[in-house]
Amino acid sequence: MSDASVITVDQYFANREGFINDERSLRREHARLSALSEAEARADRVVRQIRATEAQTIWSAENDAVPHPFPGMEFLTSRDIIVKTKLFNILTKMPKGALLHGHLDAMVNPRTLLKLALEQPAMHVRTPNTLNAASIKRTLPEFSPLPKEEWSPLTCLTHDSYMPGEWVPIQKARESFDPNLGGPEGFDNWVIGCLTINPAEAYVTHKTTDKIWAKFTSTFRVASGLILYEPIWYPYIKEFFHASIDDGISYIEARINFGYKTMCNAEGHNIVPAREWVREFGRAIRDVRREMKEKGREDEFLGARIIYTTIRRYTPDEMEWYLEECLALKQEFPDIIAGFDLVGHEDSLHPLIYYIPQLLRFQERQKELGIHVPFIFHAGETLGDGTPADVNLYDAILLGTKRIGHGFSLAKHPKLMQICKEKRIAIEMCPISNEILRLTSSMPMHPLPIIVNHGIPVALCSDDPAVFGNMGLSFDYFQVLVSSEISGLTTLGQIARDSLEHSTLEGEDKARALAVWEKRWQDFCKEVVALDT
Ligand SMILES: O=c1[nH]cnc2c1ncn2[C@@H]1O[C@H](CO)[C@@H](O)[C@H]1O
Repeated sequence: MSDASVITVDQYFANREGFINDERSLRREHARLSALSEAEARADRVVRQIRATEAQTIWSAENDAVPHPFPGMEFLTSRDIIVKTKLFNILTKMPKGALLHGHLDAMVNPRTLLKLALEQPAMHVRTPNTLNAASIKRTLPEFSPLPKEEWSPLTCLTHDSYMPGEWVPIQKARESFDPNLGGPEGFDNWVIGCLTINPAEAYVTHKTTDKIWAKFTSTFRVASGLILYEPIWYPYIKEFFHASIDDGISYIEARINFGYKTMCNAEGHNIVPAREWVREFGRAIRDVRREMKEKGREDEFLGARIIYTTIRRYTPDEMEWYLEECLALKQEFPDIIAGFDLVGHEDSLHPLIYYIPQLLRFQERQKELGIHVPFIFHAGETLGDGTPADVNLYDAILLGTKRIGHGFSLAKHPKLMQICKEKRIAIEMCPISNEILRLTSSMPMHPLPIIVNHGIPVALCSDDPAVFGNMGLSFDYFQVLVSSEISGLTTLGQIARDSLEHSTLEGEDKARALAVWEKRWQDFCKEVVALDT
């Protein structure tokens, strides 16, 4: 045995504290811990206290509806419990900073989307087979606005006389929906079920990543027929902004899928090109900013941008077309186009390496044109270890990605972790999305604490909240807060600050966004402290 000098118990504890603190100092919020305002320090303690209490009173208690509750458990099973907690209620008021990873076609509450569609006389619906009690569970509606001359005289989707493939006006289809299938309410529930993932699907019938992705992609097919229609597009985007503002989000970088190339105009003709989609997005930004200003709340919404996306399914030649379109949009709307990304199931579609010549050419073209469109790539949204989806992380970084979407498998890569930390490549982590899409069974198994403990910047994101039910960012913040003993309100504050810090905002715009957020943050901490007195 070595001749280690004997130390006292006090010395041991001092060493121990230093040792733990030394490792914790890697975390992004560490520097602030010694400089917290009084309100921040107290709010952090209040939140820890409430979390500890609710861990006992709520998450360890017998619950008839949920047999074995625990903090950070499956979101779809525990959502009803979460919304009743004091902790969640607090988080709904937290200023969240930026939402940096959300797919526009899954950002609005599906009931609100359906309501918008029911107001449109041109909107029609059809099914590929007859609907009955046996078939309704596996039948997807297809929606489309039709030109007036093609409006259908049919009135019922569920009548014996209905021939699969025939269009029926949506409002009529709803009113006349078979009472045996629930009547109009049954119609709503059927459509909503096709736009969302329910707990039985996520946790029983579609429990693998491949099966749940099949269900997941079907929700986008259904939604696209409703959203890609000019009279819906604009109010849809406004609704997204307003709901985000209500949840404390003050700036947004939304991913829009331009794969479809055109949407339907008011007359029901599918001819509206991407530049009009972007123009309308810009109009929604301006209008919501004006509305907020009129209410004296202009600091609560600083704007939004678009990350141009298309699906990683196309041939390299087709991809070149989309890359060129992205550059043209950037030239026309320099303040709105924020970056470029490829979306879709990484495990089954093309990896980044498939498009290297096109992606490099894209960068060269930017030099020629004197513009900058950063890559903001999805990468590593997988359970794979060395699979093409996992290896996407290397290509994303080599191609100079500004942030990484998901980066679920990043924790397996020591070198890449180091690079993300040094180069401040923020990870847009989407914990609830990852859990529902079956990359993790619950929050305690999610890699987010690994990334946070290494001091890599994280932006917390909701990904596709209309499909998952995690509207806003409060749910994702909640799941992170209850599944760590290290993380507290101060950690969440750092994540919110980092979302603005790693956005594509620059210069004065970024400084203003951070300053406004900081003020709101201090006010919020005071509100939390007031709960305790
Ligand atoms: O988490 C995700 N990873 C990759 N692709 C996604 C994710 N969420 C949505 N999409 C994809 O984005 C398109 C809609 O804008 C859809 O095609 C959907 O598959």
